[in-house]
Amino acid sequence: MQVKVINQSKHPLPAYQTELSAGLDLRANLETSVTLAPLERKLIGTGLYMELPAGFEAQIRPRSGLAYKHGLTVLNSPGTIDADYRGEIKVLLVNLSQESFEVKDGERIAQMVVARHEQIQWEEAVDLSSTERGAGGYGSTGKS
Ligand SMILES: O=c1ccn([C@H]2C[C@H](O)[C@@H](COP(=O)(O)OP(=O)(O)OP(=O)(O)O)O2)c(=O)[nH]1
Ligand SMILES: [Mg+2]
Repeated sequence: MQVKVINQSKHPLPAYQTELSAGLDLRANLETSVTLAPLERKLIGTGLYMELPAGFEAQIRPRSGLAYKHGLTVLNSPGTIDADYRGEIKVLLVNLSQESFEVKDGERIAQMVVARHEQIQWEEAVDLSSTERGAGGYGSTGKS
């Protein structure tokens, strides 16, 4: 599927790193490095603007390597990019480690997965069909 994009960053367009990757790695587009102190959050620009087709969204997700090695994650994970959004794609990073982390220009800080989604119409009702699960949740299964 082709997706219109404007690349105002200094970096190449995000790419799939392997043949069947689901996510495109997003690079920080910075004038100077940004430091995230422990528990600090910052919105990091990518310099990318895109036009997704109707019925698609993009999800901004953490990279597991950064999360594991440095406690760096996407605070609003998965971030949602709406198909009608025309602003810059940004990544809301948070540092959950006890050490400061320096985000450098061009660093791959998150990944973006494009996915189909539905928009629904509500059908208001007074009751719902009964199921074995019913209202059970939060660890309800497997108890005798
Ligand atoms: O990680 C993110 C999340 C969102 N956005 C952009 C695209 C999205 O379409 C828009 C709005 O996002 P969201 O709906 O999550 O934010 P909101 O707090 O509900 O703001 P709004 O009232 O503008 O919808 O912000 C990003 O660039 N990165
Ligand atoms: Mg919103």
